[in-house]
Amino acid sequence: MSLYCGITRRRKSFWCCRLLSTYVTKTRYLSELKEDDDACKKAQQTGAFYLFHNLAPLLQKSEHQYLAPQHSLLASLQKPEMETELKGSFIGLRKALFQLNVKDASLLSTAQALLRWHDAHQFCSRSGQPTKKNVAGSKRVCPSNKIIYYPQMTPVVITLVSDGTRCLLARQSSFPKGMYSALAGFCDIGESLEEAVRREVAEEVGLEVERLQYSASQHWPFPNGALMIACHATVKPGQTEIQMNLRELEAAAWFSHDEVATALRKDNPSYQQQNGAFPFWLPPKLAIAHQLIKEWVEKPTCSILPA
Ligand SMILES: NC(=O)c1ccc[n+]([C@@H]2O[C@H](COP(=O)([O-])OP(=O)(O)OC[C@H]3O[C@@H](n4cnc5c(N)ncnc54)[C@H](O)[C@@H]3O)[C@@H](O)[C@H]2O)c1
Ligand SMILES: [Mg+2]
Repeated sequence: MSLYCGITRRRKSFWCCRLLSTYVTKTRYLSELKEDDDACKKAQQTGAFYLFHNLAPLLQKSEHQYLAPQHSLLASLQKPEMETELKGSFIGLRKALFQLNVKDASLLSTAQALLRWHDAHQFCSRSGQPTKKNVAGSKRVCPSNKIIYYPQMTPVVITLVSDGTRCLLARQSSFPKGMYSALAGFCDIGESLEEAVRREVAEEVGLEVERLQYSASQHWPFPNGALMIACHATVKPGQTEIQMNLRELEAAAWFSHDEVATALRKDNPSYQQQNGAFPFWLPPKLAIAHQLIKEWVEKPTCSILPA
């Protein structure tokens, strides 16, 4: 779809005709749907929907993956009838996420985070009155005092610490057995990204970050929807002795380039105990921790920046 835009400059006004890119057109349409209830209702007539029950999406199992079928507006059915009719079942996202394609995983994570936010913001925290959702679900309004509530995300930093030749990986007791990851932690209110990285690394492993470099970010649906902000960091030379915080971590250690590269090549990690121990493995491809570790393996010096 093409659009024409009008541009007005001071004193001299003129019209320019420019074909907007598909991305810009789509973005503006979505933005309009957030604000215009009538336009949104109209779009719903022809829209495609994912179905959820108690925050679990309706999925179909196919070999080693899950498919997330989309549906047009449906008549209201009970859960068992819905599952029979649509040849699928409502499955927890935690179980299915890594067996979905990237597009479905991303859309389902966003949808679930939004549904969870609406569920937790049914009432105005000022007046105690029920809040009302707009048609798009992009905000809730308190009818008595007009306060608008927008969906929120929690920022979390995730940092792959390196000493130049090795990288530091850790595990919490809640992780699947044998899995190690980069250090992660919730940002405190008022903190910058850099401050949060420095504090988390100091808190969890007792080390001081010297330099850090932003890598990428990702929406992460667990436990309640977070914005994961991923960084590489180096510690001060000669200061590599780990002082682990036992309240947060079960284990933390330096790993060589070879050890990490070998673990990264294992597509299907073994969760089975071997000789009384669980083999070392890394987070799955979809997790930003995996991308950070892969970046480091491909370019171990990526976190070493000029001073
Ligand atoms: N996508 C990935 O690759 C990846 C990898 C590792 C961790 N993670 C995610 O990072 C998140 C944070 O990691 P962590 O658990 O080590 O954090 P953390 O080190 O900050 O420790 C968690 C503790 O911090 C406190 N806390 C402070 N602010 C909080 C908030 N807003 N919400 C919840 N708890 C808060 C609580 O006491 C909680 O027990 C986890 O939820 C995990 O799912 C994602
Ligand atoms: Mg942590």
